[in-house]
Amino acid sequence: MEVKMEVGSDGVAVITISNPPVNAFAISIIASLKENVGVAMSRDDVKAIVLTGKHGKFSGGFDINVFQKVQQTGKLSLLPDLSIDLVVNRIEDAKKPIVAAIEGLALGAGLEVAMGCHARIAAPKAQLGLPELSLGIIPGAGGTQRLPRLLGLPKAIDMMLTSKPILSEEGKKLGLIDAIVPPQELLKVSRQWALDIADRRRPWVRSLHSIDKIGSLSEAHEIIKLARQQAKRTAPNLPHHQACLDVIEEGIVQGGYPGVLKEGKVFNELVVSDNSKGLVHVFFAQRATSKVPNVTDIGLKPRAVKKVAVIGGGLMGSGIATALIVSNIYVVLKEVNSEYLLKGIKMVEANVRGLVARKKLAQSQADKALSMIKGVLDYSEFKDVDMVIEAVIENLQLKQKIFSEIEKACPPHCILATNTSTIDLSLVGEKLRCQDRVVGAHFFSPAHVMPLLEIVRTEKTSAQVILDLMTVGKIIKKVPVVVRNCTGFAVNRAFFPYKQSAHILLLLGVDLFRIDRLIRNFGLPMGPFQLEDLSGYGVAVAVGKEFATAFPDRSFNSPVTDLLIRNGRNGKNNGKGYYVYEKGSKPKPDPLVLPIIEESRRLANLMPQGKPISVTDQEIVEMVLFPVVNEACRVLEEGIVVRAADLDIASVLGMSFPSQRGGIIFWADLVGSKHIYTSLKNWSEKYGNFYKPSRFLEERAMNGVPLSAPDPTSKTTSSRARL
Ligand SMILES: C[C@H](O)CC(=O)SCCNC(=O)CCNC(=O)[C@H](O)C(C)(C)COP(=O)(O)OP(=O)(O)OC[C@H]1O[C@@H](n2cnc3c(N)ncnc32)[C@H](O)[C@@H]1OP(=O)(O)O
Repeated sequence: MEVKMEVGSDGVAVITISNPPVNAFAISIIASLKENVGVAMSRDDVKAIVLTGKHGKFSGGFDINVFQKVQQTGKLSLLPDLSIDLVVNRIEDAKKPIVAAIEGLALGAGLEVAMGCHARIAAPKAQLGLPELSLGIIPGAGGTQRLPRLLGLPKAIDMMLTSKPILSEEGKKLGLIDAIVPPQELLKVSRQWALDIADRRRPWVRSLHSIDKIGSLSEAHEIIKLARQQAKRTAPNLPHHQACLDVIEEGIVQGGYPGVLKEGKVFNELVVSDNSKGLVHVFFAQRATSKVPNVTDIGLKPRAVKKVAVIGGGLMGSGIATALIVSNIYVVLKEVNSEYLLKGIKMVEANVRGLVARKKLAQSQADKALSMIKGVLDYSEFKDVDMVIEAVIENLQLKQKIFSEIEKACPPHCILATNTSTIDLSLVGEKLRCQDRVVGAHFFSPAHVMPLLEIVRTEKTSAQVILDLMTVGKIIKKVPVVVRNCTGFAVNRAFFPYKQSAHILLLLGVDLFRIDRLIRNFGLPMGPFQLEDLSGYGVAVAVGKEFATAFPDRSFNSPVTDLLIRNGRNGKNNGKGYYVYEKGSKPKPDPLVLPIIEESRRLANLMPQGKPISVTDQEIVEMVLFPVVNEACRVLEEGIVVRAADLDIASVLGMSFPSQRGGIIFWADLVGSKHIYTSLKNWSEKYGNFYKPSRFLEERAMNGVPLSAPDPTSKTTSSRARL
């Protein structure tokens, strides 16, 4: 980690940041950068400066580890003065011109420092962006002020609010970048550019003072007003989106420098907010999933997976095939007859068309993807596949038969994966000779869209196979989380009480639409009843039975879904569930469902003295989610996941648990295990075993240890050692 300065005979000082892998602005980098700029200013042989990054990258922004330290300690004093001291005073207001030479990426503070420079020269395809909002903060080194001044308000707001980067080519068109040159010429051109500014052959631009892209005050107000309305719709639970717009507006009304000052104040408030804590945790947790002890740290190299066979062209199989072909992996899709095969291929085509319609895929990529799939009815094409993913119905005998057939049909290196979501993996591969090649590839529906891939290992799955599947997962743009085998694996197991706890509340007399609304306000995209409508009641009943068999001591058998089915309702599938579904309009609460609910309440007879219980909004959210935390504790205790943060990521990506809450365990730790334990204990005394706190939760609560803390004496650690 270092900042180096070299002064050439042309009088240009090249200052190079090096902090692999992304040249993050760590505290010492910022200090050293300030010092080097200071030295360059004072040296008589330096006429101009070029600022650049080593290893083909400018900078990935401020060191996010520092935010975590600030959040853990509450010490804002750990944050260095980047915005005023470095970017305004030492760079933008410098007496000698400074040019940013950008290769690879300039994100967050990386781009903000570059925008403080007097010109920006970039290599082709460099990523430029201000992704701070995805961390629950706003840009904090002048980005909220300089980006609108360089790009105009609409594009700058869009880039900040979506956190999406643009490429240098677009940056050049819009005015963020002054010139694009091949990487090998980047330094040469930047040096000359800096000298040209020094000699007044090119403009010396201080972007904080530019106004030509801002437009009139009334236009600016109108653009910001529209952005506010849109942010209210798209990010209702993320107040920092509104805060970002407030800060941008301050700069428009009061001027760039007052805008920078307000930015700094709001930045400091946001960095210690719970939302930022959650999002920063998710940033690191997501990256930690790719570190699996005894798999990724033992020197294995992933083998290439070029051709995959998918067995079953139903909803899951066609989704998985889609995910593979759009990432350039050749697929053979096998079905039992030509009618089903045609259906499967048609579904893949529709999936690909959908991606094009949503602008996730260019038409040319779509055409290429569709040329990479072949439908088959037998195993002859399986002789050279690198992996098989079986995605047929959940029937153990059928899966066992398929696995013994593919063991014979596939080459000896081939990975044998199943997409089962419930069946015990050891049973699926029980009769095989090569059980080390058997692994679970649990995709979430729709498989070509949902980002999570649970990789399920048995005691026998080899490390190489796990590594290969993790690599395929990344190639197809999933986040692979390696878990151990159990009913429901990590996500469905931890969340099985979610629907049941909502049903108990309903049967205790709480309005179902209130429950859904409160869970939406908490940040999930929909409440448990709307989710049940969406997944279909058949799935709910089948999955409920699996869990009732596996965990009879804590499963609640609700009469509601059966009664709904008997009354001709099947959720979104037939347009009638808890909500009414009509084409082209949002789901509406259906008052006709209420007599069915009343009947269920009579049958269940849970309400004390036959009267609805009285609960606050907060209690409702807790009564739905604390049982999930309780089961998640068992998942941790049994070592199903490598680390607690993996369950956080799995809950965010698999269940859409709000990322700003940091995932199920991170949120639980913020709430406090003691409160969760006491509440569950209290409800278990009133309403039964469903709420009984797990031993893990009880121990952690009693000892004041966070649920996420690794415990060296626990079963989790010993099973981790086995993994
Ligand atoms: C004051 C300012 O306004 C505030 C800021 O600047 S906040 C920071 C803004 N910048 C960002 O949000 C960018 C965050 N980083 C990224 O999006 C991606 O890492 C990237 C696009 C730069 C690179 O992606 P990719 O090549 O896939 O590598 P990725 O695995 O994500 O990161 C590589 C390593 O760099 C680390 N890293 C990336 N950016 C980092 C950062 N800004 N700070 C600290 N560590 C960072 C990652 O944690 C990871 O570490 P690991 O290997 O130990 O797990």
